[in-house]
Amino acid sequence: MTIEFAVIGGTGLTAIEGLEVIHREVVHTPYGEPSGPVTHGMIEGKRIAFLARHGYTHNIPPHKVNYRANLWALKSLGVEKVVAMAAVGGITPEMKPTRLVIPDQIIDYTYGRAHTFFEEGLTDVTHIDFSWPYCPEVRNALLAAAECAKLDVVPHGTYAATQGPRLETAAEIARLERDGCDLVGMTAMPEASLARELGLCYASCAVVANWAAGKDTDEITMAEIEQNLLLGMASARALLRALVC
Ligand SMILES: CSC[C@H]1O[C@H](OP(=O)(O)O)[C@H](O)[C@@H]1O
Ligand code: HPA
Repeated sequence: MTIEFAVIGGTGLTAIEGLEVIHREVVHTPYGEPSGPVTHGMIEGKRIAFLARHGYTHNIPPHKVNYRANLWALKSLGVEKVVAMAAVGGITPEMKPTRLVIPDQIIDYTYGRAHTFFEEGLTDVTHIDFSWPYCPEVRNALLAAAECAKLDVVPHGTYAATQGPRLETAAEIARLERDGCDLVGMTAMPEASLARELGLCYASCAVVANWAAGKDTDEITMAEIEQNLLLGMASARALLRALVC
C-alpha cells in the first residue's frame, strides 16, 4: 500500500492522535540516523508515515536535528508528499497565538547546518529552483482540508528560519519584520530545501505558539508556549485528519 503522505511532527506534536500504528521502522541512511524510527500507520483507511523531528521524547534541539537523514529516510520508504508541522512565533498582526498558518515563503537565517545532498563527488554542480519553497500540491491540500474541517487558517506567510535554540532578541524580530517575515521558527531550513533536492512535495502547517520577542510581553515563557500549543495543536490534528477525508 502506498504511503499517502508523511507528517514530520515538531514541538507539541510527537504523535498523531487517532493513528492506528502498524509498525515502527528503524531506517539507516548514508547521512546517519534519523530523529527516530518512522511510524507507519493508518488514518481513515489511508496509509501515512510519521516522524518526530526532535525525537519521540523531544530531546533533539533544532540545530542538531539530522535533517538530511530524516528526509532521506522518508524518501527511501517511497514517500512523495510531506506535511511538516511547526511551532512558530508570530511577528505580524495576523499571526496571533494559537492560529494555524500555511506559510508560502521562507527566509533562511540559519548557519552551520548540513544543508544539502549535493556535495563532493558529483559529476555536475546542481542548483535546485527554490523560488517557491513550499510545494503547491500539499499547500492546496492543507488549505482544502482546512475548509473541509471549517478551521480558520492564515493561508500565507513568510517564515523566518533562525538558528536557535535560544529565542530571538526584540531587535532581531524587528529586523525580521523589516525583511518581510511574518513568522519565526527554527526548523524550516534546511528541511524544506532538502525536501526539494530529493524531489519531495513538502509544505508546512505552522501553529503560532507565542508573540515573537518584543511584540507583546517582556518575557516569553515556556508555560505560555505550551498553553497556546495545546489549543493550536488540537486544531492542527483536526487539519491532519481532514487531509485524508
Ligand atoms: C520555544 S519552542 C521552539 C521550538 O519549536 C519549534 O520547533 P518545530 O518547528 O519543530 O515545531 C521551533 O522551530 C523551535 O525548534
Ligand atoms: O518565538 C519563537 N522564535 C523562534 N522559534 C519559535 N518557535 C516557537 N516560538 C518561536
